[in-house]
Formats: sequence, C-alpha cells, structure tokens
Amino acid sequence: MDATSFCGALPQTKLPASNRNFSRSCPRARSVVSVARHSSEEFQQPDKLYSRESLVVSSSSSANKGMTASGRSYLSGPVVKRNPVGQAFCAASVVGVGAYCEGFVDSHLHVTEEKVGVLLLNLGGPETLNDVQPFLFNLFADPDIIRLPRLFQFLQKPLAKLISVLRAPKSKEGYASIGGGSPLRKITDEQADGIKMALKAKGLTANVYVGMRYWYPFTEEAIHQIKKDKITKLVVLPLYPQFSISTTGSSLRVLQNIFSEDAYLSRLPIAIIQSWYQREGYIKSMADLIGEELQKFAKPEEVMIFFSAHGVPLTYVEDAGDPYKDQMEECIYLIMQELKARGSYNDHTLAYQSRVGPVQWLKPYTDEVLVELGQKGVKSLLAVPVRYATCIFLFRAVNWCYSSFFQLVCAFHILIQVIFTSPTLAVCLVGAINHEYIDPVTSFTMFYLLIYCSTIIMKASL
Ligand SMILES: C=CC1=C(C)c2cc3[nH]c(cc4nc(cc5[nH]c(cc1n2)c(C)c5CCC(=O)O)C(CCC(=O)O)=C4C)c(C)c3C=C
Ligand SMILES: [Fe+2]
Repeated sequence: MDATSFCGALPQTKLPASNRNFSRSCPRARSVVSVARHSSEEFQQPDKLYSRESLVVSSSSSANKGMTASGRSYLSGPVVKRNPVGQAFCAASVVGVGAYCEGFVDSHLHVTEEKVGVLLLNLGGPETLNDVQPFLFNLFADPDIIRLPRLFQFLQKPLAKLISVLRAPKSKEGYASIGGGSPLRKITDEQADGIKMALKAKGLTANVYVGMRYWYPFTEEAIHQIKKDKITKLVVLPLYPQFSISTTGSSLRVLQNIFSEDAYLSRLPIAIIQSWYQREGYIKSMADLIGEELQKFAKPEEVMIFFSAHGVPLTYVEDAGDPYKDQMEECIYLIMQELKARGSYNDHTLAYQSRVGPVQWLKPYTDEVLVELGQKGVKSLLAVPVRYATCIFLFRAVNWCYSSFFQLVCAFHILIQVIFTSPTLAVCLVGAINHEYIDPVTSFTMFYLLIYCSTIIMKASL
C-alpha cells in the first residue's frame, strides 16, 4: 500500500510508449500477497449471461472488426488473452464471454506464490484548469483520437497543439462548472479501493494499479510499478463498460507498445477484459439507480428515460468498425429489459453528446433530441449519463435546457450516476477479474508444459 515516489515533471507531450524513464508519483503501489485460484472445473461453469441474440452477434462482429479500414489493428470483443511469450496480443474466446457468473468462486481453491496484478485503465482528466490545455494536447496527439491518414501522421503533434489551444477555453469552462478540475482520478482511486476490497472478500488478494491514458498517473507509471513489484500475472481491466477504438482500444495500444519492447513484460501472462457493459452486476446497478430516481417523480410511469452517452465520430463506426455503438445500444436494451422485469415500462431514448470538431458524430445528438422532446410535450425526463458522474457534456446540455424554454415544459430531473464507485459494481468487476485469473494461468502452464515436453523430445533425439 506504500506510495512509491518518482520525481520530476512530465511535459505536456504525450508520453512515448517507450518512455519508461518518466518520473512522477505513482501512488497506487500495493503490497503483494499470495493468491487463491480456482480449478478449471470452475472455469467450465456456465456463465450467467444476459443473453439475447444480438448480444452474441455484436460480440462476434466485434471480433471480426479487429482490423480497421485504415489497416490499423485494434482489440475488440469482451476478453482478450495473450500468449505468455507472444509479442502480440491476440483475440480469444470472444462470443458469449464478458458476462460471467458472479458467484464463480469459492471451491477447489489452491494457493500459489503468484503475484497477481490488476491494472485498471482509464482516461484521466485535468486536475486543475492549468492542466486543461496540456491534457487536451495529450488527448489530441493520440492517433486513436485524431485519426489521420498514414501520409499525414507527421502532422499529429502540430495539429494536437493547435486544437488543444483552440479547444482549451471551452473545456476550461466545462471543468470550471464542475469545480475546476476532473474528479476522474478520485473516482478511479475509489473504484480501485472498492475492487481491492471486493477481491479480498473473495479471498483473492492482488495488487491493484491505475493507469490513465492522458493524465496522471499515466499508464507508463503503473507499468513501471508492476515491473518493480515483479507481478507474475496481470489482469487488465479498462474502466470503460463499452469498447471503443478511442478509449479501450487506445489504452490497449499503449500497453501493446510497452509490452512488445520489454523482455519481462512480453513474457508476462495477461488477460484483458475488453468490455463489461453486459455483466449482470452492471446492468442491475444501473437499473437500481434508475428505479430509485424514477420513484422521485410524482408519476414515475410517465417519465421518459433519456440515456446520454459520449459519442464518437461516425467514421469510427462506419469505416473503422468501432463496436461502440452496437455495444451502447445493447447495453441500453439490457437495462430496459431489466427495468421491465421489475415492472417499469417507461419510454426511453438514447442520444450522444460531446461532439468535437466539424465532422459528423454518432447521432442523434443530445441537444437536438432534448429540443425535440420538449417540442413533443414531454414533461418528465430522467437524464442518465451512461458513463460518469462527471459527465461535463451532459451537464452542459442540461444546464442549457434549464436556462431555456425547456424549463417551462419539462419537469427535469437529472440522475447523478454514482455507479462507478458502487460496491455492487466492484463486485461485478471482480467477477470478471476472477474469471480471468485462472485462464492465463492455465495457458501459461500449458505453454511451459509444451516447452518442457519439446525439450525432452529434443534431448531424446540428440
Ligand atoms: C475526437 C475527440 C474525442 C473522441 C473520439 C472521444 C471519445 C470518447 N471519450 C470518452 C470519455 C470521456 N471523454 C472526456 C473528455 C474529452 N473527450 C474529448 C474528445 C474526444 N473523446 C475531449 C476534447 C474531452 C475534454 C473535455 C472537452 O473539451 O469537452 C471525458 C471527461 C474526462 C474527465 O476529465 O473527467 C470522458 C469521461 C469516451 C467514452 C469516448 C468514446 C466512446
Ligand atoms: Fe472524450
């Protein structure tokens, strides 16, 4: 649990994947304890799936979209496992995984001296208004965010500089409205603590690390600590419920770059949980929160549930095969099914916010839908950010509504979603982590078994 200190400062530039001489505080070093694991019998247990035909369809289609139109590869599908010695990450068990039995623990345990690490990946956010422009630079310098054709990639950084400077005033306004900085680090730390506690409760003690993509603590810092701690198995959990090239894909690309250049890391067995929007615990937590909020309205059954999600440029989905839209729609479907099962038959709608730049983003747009709903005479609206409590984009839209004619027609109610620090969600995520605990170990063991056998055969033939 000790904090390990680094010193020095990172400039505003995005950290190159190979830069591991960076120095900054990496406060989430965790003590290492031996870990209980489960037999493969457990692994065979049927998963508690929220199944629906399209769940399988969207998962498998995700798998097929591993290579983007521009020839860039990215990882998709709920879970990816890596060959322990392979340099590359490879997609495995895709269809139907990602939603696992939460009670998947507790028998056939045996203890080993493994040092398991759980790496939580997130976006990161500016902690002060002064951080906003450098944070934006890091974001726009990411080739998974500003996707330039290969020929123009040399323009990435100058463009990032320009856009970050132009965007900074608007962003600062947003961050100023939520207290002068992003609470994402605090939220992620709380999530990490929750996950650690939930792991412990299941008898699975592991080091938990946080790695951010665009701000402190950077993913590189977490990896540095993982190496220092001599972790022997790693479960990677991006804290994005749905997969997008621009979020999970981008974070995994950083990992891929770092791992492929490092002898120790390239041998480290890892498992990656690519999406978890379809997990029972997540869907139920969302339904719990929505259900509670609905009860605050005079006529809960008349409330329109308005889901608002962070968008992506349309080309991500249409040209690059980003599964994000499918997964988001699937997620909303599952939440609504759960609400129906509980007797709530509310109307609902999904819209996307946070457009940046002149290109077309996923539609319908949040601000336009809000106007339409007002014009249709919707009186009660429960706005649900599908992601964070800190969703500045949704707050922006809602604030705008409050200050316009909308206030007159809609009895607005905003659901502030605290799900990401909820213990239920932590337990749900630990279900996913726990599932991954065993498989890399199995493949790791299998690999050494193979090496061992082939050595014997080679020796015998000499
Ligand atoms: C081209 C730009 C962007 C893409 C693509 C994009 C995808 C994307 N982002 C999130 C989640 C978050 N983004 C956040 C901030 C943010 N995102 C962009 C741009 C793109 N995002 C910008 C410019 C910013 C900064 C704020 C602003 O200027 O409007 C955040 C907030 C982080 C925080 O500080 O708390 C989140 C969360 C997802 C899920 C996603 C793709 C699906
Ligand atoms: Fe974003």
